[in-house]
Amino acid sequence: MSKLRVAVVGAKGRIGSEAVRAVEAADDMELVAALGRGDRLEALTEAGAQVVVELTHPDSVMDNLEFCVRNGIHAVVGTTGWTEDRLAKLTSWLEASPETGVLIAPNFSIGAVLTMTFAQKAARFFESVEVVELHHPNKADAPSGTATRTAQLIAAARREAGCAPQPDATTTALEGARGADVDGVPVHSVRLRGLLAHQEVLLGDTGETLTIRHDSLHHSCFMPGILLGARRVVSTPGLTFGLEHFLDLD
Ligand SMILES: NC(=O)C1=CN([C@@H]2O[C@H](COP(=O)(O)OP(=O)(O)OC[C@H]3O[C@@H](n4cnc5c(N)ncnc54)[C@H](OP(=O)(O)O)[C@@H]3O)[C@@H](O)[C@H]2O)C=CC1
Ligand SMILES: O=C(O)C1=N[C@H](C(=O)O)C[C@H](O)C1
Repeated sequence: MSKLRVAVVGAKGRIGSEAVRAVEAADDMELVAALGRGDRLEALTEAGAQVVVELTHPDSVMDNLEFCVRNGIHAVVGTTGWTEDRLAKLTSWLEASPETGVLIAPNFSIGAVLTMTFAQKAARFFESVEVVELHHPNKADAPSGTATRTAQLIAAARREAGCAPQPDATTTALEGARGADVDGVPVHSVRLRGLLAHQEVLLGDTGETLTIRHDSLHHSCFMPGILLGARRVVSTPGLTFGLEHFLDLD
């Protein structure tokens, strides 16, 4: 059987360099290009890439994806910074290239995907819920893509269950003291040398709290998700948001 022709864009970065090694080590894949900043995107078509693994920066991801989709190259995207506007733009490119698939995964690690799933399940049973994400200080953005997605999923679950807005009688003397408001869920971002990527979902009700915590201790935790995404995206046209759609979590 022929090998899947995979390219990595952002190949010199923290996660990109690990992805290069993972693709090279996968028996069913061939690494056909590894691009860094300043490299020509045309190298992707010249190399005959079937799938691009995009791990760059929120400022770069849209141009890279526009090139991929317009050239019928599937993409597995870990880069953060997704807004409704950006998703709408990407969807319009995909409509013009109906056989192309793009997976955007706020987080490729199984533990983080499960954290989001568990939080979504628990959300309606507790009056209060807050998200704390903790990352290394070189991270591009805040809040993290994972925390944003987690808060959105929690908020959607609470809306669906008819939960009242959570109580908060605090008067904040200093802007930011209560974190960022993501769909009514407070999200707090910690940046600390020594950390990699961590998240806690704190849920509370009368007389009890539940904490769901996940720790990414090495970038290797993202690799099985990236490889799975590359294998599956080639037969999944259109936009898939979240690795959970490629996992059997039931
Ligand atoms: N979904 C997930 O599971 C994960 C997602 N991420 C996300 O992935 C992204 C990258 O993270 P991380 O590896 O830590 O960041 P790094 O800064 O370590 O790596 C990003 C790399 O991309 C390069 N780059 C930037 N723009 C381009 C471009 N246009 N073409 C090619 N290369 C480019 C950068 O070059 P230069 O250094 O010159 O700027 C850098 O080498 C972030 O958005 C992060 O949040 C990270 C981990 C897991
Ligand atoms: O920048 C990182 O490191 C990470 N980014 C992603 C995010 O913003 O959620 C995934 C993970 O948290 C690591």
